[in-house]
Amino acid sequence: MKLIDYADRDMLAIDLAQQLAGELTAALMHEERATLIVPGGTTPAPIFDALCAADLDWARVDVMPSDERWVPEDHPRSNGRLIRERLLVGRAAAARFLPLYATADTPELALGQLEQVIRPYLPAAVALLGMGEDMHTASLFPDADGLAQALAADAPSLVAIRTAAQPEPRVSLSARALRGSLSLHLVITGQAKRDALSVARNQPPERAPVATILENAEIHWAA
Ligand SMILES: O=C1O[C@H](COP(=O)(O)O)[C@@H](O)[C@H](O)[C@H]1O
Repeated sequence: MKLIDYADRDMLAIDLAQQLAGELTAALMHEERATLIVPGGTTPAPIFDALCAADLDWARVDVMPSDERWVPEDHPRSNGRLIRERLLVGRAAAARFLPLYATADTPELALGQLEQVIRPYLPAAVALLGMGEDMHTASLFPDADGLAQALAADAPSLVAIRTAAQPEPRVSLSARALRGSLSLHLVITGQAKRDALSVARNQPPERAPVATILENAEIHWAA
C-alpha cells in the first residue's frame, strides 16, 4: 500500500486526475478500449471536474460506477447521476457509460442482466474507489447482507447489498472484480477517514471491507 499525502484537496483533484488520465492513455496504447471504474458519494466530484477535461481518446473509454444505490437515474442519490453530470461532460462526454441500474423494483431482479452487460468490460484498466468512515468501499458495507458473498474469492462481478445503515438497497462490484483492476486507487479526505484507514489496515475485510483492496491500492489523501 502506498499513501500519497497532498497539500490540499485542490492539489489532490488536479494531480490525481492527471495520473488517472495518464494511466488511461497508457492502457489505450496497447488495448482498443479501456474501462475506468469510478466511485459515487461526495468525494470524487472535484476529481471528475479535472478529469473530464483530460486530452485523451475518451471515445475508447468505458466508464462504470464502483457501486450504485437502487434509485432511478435522475435521483439525487444516484451515483450514475453524479458521474453523468460531473465526469461525462466536456471531452469525457465521448466516453461510453455502463450504468449499474436498470428499471426493476429490486436489484436482485436485474442483477443477472446487469452482470452480463458489464462482464466483457472487466477487469478494468483503471479503478478509482472511495471509502466511508465506516470503512466501506464501493457498497461493501460492514454488517451488510451479501457481504460474505461479495468478499468471496469466487464472487460474481456484481452483487446485491442490503444494509440497515443505508436508506436503499444497492449493487456493488465484488471484491474480486475490484481487485482485478490493473491500476487501483483509493481516494479519501479528512482526518476521520485517515484514522479509519489506519484501523482498517489491521482488520479483516469482514469488519473493514476496504481492507480487501488495500494491498493493491495506491491511497490518495488530503486533509
Ligand atoms: O455510499 C458510497 O460511499 C462511498 C464513500 O462516499 P463518500 O461520500 O464518503 O465520498 C463511495 O465511494 C461509494 O461509491 C458510495 O456509493
